[in-house]
Amino acid sequence: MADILSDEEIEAQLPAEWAQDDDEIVRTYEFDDYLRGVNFAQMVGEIAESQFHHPEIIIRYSEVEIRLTSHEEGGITDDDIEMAELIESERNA
Ligand SMILES: C[C@H](O)[C@H](O)[C@H]1CNC2=NC(N)=NC(=O)C2=N1
Repeated sequence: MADILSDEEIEAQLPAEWAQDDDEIVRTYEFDDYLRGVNFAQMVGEIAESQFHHPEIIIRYSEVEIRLTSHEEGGITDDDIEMAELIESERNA
């Protein structure tokens, strides 16, 4: 079970463009084409399955919002930060 991070630790470790929203970290990615967003969501889902740590994924017409929290711990942990970093790597690949 990962430890819940303090707001200061979250601030220090959050990848650029990500933000804390209460007990979640969030980032919205913009896409020119709806299906590119859908494909990105699929890739995020595959990362989530490989990490066994699952975000909320909201697919809109021209953007995809990713929200991460550690449900079992009841807050933001290193698992969420790690997922954000993996998603960033995938998006920038
Ligand atoms: C039952 C519980 O949801 C599972 O053990 C795993 C799966 N994926 C998960 N994903 C997230 N975001 N938080 C969890 O605590 C978590 N737990």
